[in-house]
Amino acid sequence: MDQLAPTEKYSPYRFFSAEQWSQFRADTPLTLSEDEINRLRSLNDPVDLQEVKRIYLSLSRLLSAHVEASQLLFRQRQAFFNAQDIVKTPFIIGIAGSVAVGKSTTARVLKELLARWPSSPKVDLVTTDGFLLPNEILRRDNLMERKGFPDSYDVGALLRFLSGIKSAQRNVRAPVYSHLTYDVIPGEFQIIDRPDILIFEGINVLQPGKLPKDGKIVPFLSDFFDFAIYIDAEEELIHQWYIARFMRLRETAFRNPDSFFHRYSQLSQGAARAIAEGLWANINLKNLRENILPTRARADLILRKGANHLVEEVALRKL
Ligand SMILES: Nc1ncnc2c1ncn2[C@@H]1O[C@H](COP(=O)(O)OP(=O)(O)OP(=O)(O)O)[C@@H](O)[C@H]1O
Ligand SMILES: CC(C)(CO)[C@@H](O)C(=O)NCCC(=O)O
Repeated sequence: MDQLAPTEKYSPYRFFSAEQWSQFRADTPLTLSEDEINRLRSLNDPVDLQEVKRIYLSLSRLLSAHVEASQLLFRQRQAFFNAQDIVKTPFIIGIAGSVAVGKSTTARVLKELLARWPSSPKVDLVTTDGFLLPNEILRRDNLMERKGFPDSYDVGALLRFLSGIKSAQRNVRAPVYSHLTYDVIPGEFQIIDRPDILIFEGINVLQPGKLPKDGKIVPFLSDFFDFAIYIDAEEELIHQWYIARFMRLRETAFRNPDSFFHRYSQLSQGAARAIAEGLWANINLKNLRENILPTRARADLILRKGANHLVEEVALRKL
């Protein structure tokens, strides 16, 4: 994995080829069917049962070990404080990576695999998209061309959300984003009620916050995570995936008159492609280089994808 580290000896990670990684699945059973995996797949991300077996079952087994260890630690702390009234808090998994790298598919596949563990844990999935500032505010502050950049999110709301989850509050509300209207949906919330595991997915989940000037103590989002995953791929591959997805959306979702991008479904193929290239180069690629890729080294696990979204290499942080 030369792009990630020149020598493993001095790297904080251990590197595995996909084939080596797949062996760690051991006897983890495949609990998803072909139909179920088809439902979870995003437009353009061709994840299939073979990929679930090759990559995601080992990941599920590793996460199961982490969750078990954290439950043991929880019981030991209860005994240490001699207090039975301490409430167990959710195990939080962060998933980071570029726009269009396939975070949402990975997050959905993991959610289903983890929920099928023999202990039947309650698993919830939240994306940070809902915490974007509404377009009205982005327009007012001249941030529409910076959607996805750190300043386009309500970081205070993100921190309040995670801190509510980690302090085992009931019915914590997460705002919801619509890719159709390209905006936060006013008044709509996802209610998160003490899951066993929360998967928290978004381009910004491993970003450090701004250090406050007034002496207040402000945590980073990742301070609340028990395990962090970064989904990685060559810039040029992600670029192709973004453009291909945009061109497919043009034939599907953009046809809907309610779509923010409806006008692009009326343009010629060439003109639509030029729009997509502009969005990629001026917003998403810039954001990847400036604010997303620099957070990669904060992940516990890096899944590096090659062509066709197939994971080729896995880097796992040495403990
Ligand atoms: N303009 C759009 N209209 C309708 N659906 C969209 C639009 N943009 C993205 N989607 C779909 O919404 C889902 C989530 O997209 P989102 O933008 O959150 O993904 P992402 O952050 O770009 O990256 P990833 O592919 O890593 O999930 C995907 O299934 C995608 O295909
Ligand atoms: C909502 C985000 C920021 C992240 O998912 C992204 O999908 C996005 O809308 N980026 C802005 C540029 C674009 O429309 O692709």
